Amino acid sequence: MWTLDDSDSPSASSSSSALAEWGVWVRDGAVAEESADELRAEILGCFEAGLLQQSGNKLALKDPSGARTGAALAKRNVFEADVVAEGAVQLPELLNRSPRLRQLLEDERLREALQNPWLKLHRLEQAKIQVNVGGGGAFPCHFDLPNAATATRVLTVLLYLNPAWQEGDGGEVEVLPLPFAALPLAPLHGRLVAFSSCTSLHRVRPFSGAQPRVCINFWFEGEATLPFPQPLTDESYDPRALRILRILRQQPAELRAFCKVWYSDIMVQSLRDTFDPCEELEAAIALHFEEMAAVKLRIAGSVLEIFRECLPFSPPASSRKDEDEEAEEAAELGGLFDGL
Ligand SMILES: O=C(O)CCC(=O)C(=O)O
Ligand SMILES: [Fe+2]
Repeated sequence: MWTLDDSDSPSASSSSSALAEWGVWVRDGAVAEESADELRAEILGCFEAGLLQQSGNKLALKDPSGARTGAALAKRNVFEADVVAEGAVQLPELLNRSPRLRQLLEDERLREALQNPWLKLHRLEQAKIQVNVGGGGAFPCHFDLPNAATATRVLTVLLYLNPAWQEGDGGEVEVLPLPFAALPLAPLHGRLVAFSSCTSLHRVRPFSGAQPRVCINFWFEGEATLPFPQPLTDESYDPRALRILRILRQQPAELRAFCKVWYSDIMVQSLRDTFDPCEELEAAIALHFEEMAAVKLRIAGSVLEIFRECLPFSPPASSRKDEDEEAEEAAELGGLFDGL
């Protein structure tokens, strides 16, 4: 199992420095174990009562005439319910039987704890509960872009509720934090993972555990006064690669386009992992390659050569936490929802 340790993962830093450098932050034990157990039991109760729907994705593709269209494909074995949408609590029937979940959604401490001088979180825009019953249930690589172009979603937060998760079960959320190596994070009980909604490409690896994989997604609206992750300043990195990265990190739409090229193989693999074989899937993969080729034409060949030479970067020195910082942060954020 990939383990987080103090020297080479975003868990080794405060949320603001990890989000600035990696665009990702991990905190274990974000809810007391008892609360995590209760939340899991409530969510599984809702699932058994038939209150969650099969999850799907609308994939962009071209029809045989070449016109752009979309197809809704089901994600095998993954079930969801939106419990907050457009800032308002939904599904009274579901929440009436889930008092812990309701409390968690109404608790403002998560939003407050994740803010920092350059990241203001205005409100919880959307929240979703998710149950993955195994058998290879997965999510393809994606960004958590909001549906409405005017929405100001900035931060995704995931809370995992899986006491029985073991190495070999799969179901890791894999974040691709350019220019660092892929970061597969096990969905451990009480683990919280936060990342930039618009610039962190991620997927869920196929899950085959015996016990369902449970998670809660929170999406926050807000304002990042500096686009994040922010340009890296560590002078030990190759200056040519740093310069390219600075440009990409300052222009989220360009960063997303670049990811189509840089992560093309894993993007295609993740589509095949998630959806059953069908014509629409092949058409979506064909469109991916077409779009990827168009982006590639815009990228100077030297950019890809420099990245191939220098990436992945080893983790920044500043992500290594000293003991004082660690203690202070634990006091601030450990057991974020202990009061439940
Ligand atoms: O289940 C997870 O770990 C993440 C799910 C996800 O990426 C999403 O719902 O957008
Ligand atoms: Fe996502």
